[in-house]
Amino acid sequence: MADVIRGLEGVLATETKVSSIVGQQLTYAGYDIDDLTENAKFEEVIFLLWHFRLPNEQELEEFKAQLLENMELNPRIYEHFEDYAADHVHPMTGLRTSLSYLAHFDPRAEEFNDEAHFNKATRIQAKVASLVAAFARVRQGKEPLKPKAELSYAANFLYMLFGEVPTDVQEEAFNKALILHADHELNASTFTARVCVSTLTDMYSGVTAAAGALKGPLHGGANEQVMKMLSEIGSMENVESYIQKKIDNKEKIMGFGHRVYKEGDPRAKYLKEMSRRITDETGQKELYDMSVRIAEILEEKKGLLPNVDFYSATVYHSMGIEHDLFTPIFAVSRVSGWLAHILEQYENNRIIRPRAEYVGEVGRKYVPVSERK
Ligand SMILES: CC(=O)SCCNC(=O)CCNC(=O)[C@H](O)C(C)(C)COP(=O)(O)OP(=O)(O)OC[C@H]1O[C@@H](n2cnc3c(N)ncnc32)[C@H](O)[C@@H]1OP(=O)(O)O
Ligand SMILES: O=C([O-])CC(=O)C(=O)O
Repeated sequence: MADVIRGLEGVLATETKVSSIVGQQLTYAGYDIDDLTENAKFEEVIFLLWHFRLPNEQELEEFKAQLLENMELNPRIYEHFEDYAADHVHPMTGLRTSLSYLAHFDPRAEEFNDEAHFNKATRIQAKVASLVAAFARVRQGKEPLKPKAELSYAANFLYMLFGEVPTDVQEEAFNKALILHADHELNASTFTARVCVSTLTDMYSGVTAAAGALKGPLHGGANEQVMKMLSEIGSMENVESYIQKKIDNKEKIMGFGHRVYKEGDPRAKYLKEMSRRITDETGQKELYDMSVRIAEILEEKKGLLPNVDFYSATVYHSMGIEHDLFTPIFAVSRVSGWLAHILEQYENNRIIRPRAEYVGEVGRKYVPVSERK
């Protein structure tokens, strides 16, 4: 058998038209991420990822209306959230479970054809924002809110979370964050989604599995850990010693490094600038200064650069978002990419089933339990 490639580094496991990484350039269906981040609305990007083209005006209006009309949740989901809150369930665990639970209320969950897939994808994308916002409100003892017809997806999420319509500046920043997190070729959670649905299981199973993978601190869970690290450091004067200790102990520093980008993550510059602006506006500039100092030390001492999770942490923190909601918010965006890859996998499926090299014991004989030492 061929050599084992640890972590499947560099292995081409599928073809895709959804997104591509070439050097430091990330594109969604051929559009540079810079172009989309500067100009697009998240709804257009979702459409692009699912159809490999941008919508025309009418298609966009129709798609926005479909998202809006599917945002409402079955009230039984809120009852579940009360249980999760009472049990202090992490919101990412709650999201993983509730993505699965959504299928219980979808009478067309098992339908299997192209049209059904796109409609189901729309329902999932619509509801994921409501799930995260409602969970956050229920655990604060507040009523979940219904979306407002006149608001965009980004603005509706912030409205359903905070109970206030965001300012244009807040909406714009959050729209950019959603676009930047939407897809990333064959990252671990997307690969998980593709492996899962390659058995021709349903779409809810695919996004549930993917959410489980995103939750880990080596992937989407890193953004919450970045904020934990900044809180532990506390102030600028502790940065140097804290980071040096981590380096000496060979501990991972969250928000740094990347499997594919060795020269830097092209998304980080937007989040860095957003972090600079928003920490300044909210009187939390020290958090940004500490982040920049951490990045300088890690580049100098380890050649490590920030990934998408590093500056997003201070952006979300400064927007007043609770830290354990950072990864669920990543999921609100990334579900669009998972769904794009699931649609693509269904379109041209072959079960994903690689091999493993066996390195355990061989030739053993069964010994009755009474004779075992
Ligand atoms: C949205 C996202 O998923 S972005 C990634 C989010 N994850 C994180 O921020 C967690 C921290 N980062 C990491 O754990 C890693 O960099 C990963 C998981 C992102 C990539 O892992 P890999 O591709 O296996 O790392 P890679 O092979 O490039 O590592 C090379 C060396 O740098 C070290 N390294 C990589 N990242 C870090 C880090 N954040 N802190 C300290 N050392 C690191 C590795 O330990 C390894 O050292 P070694 O050669 O002495 O063993
Ligand atoms: O591609 C990866 O391995 C991780 C990543 O940056 C992402 O999922 O956005």
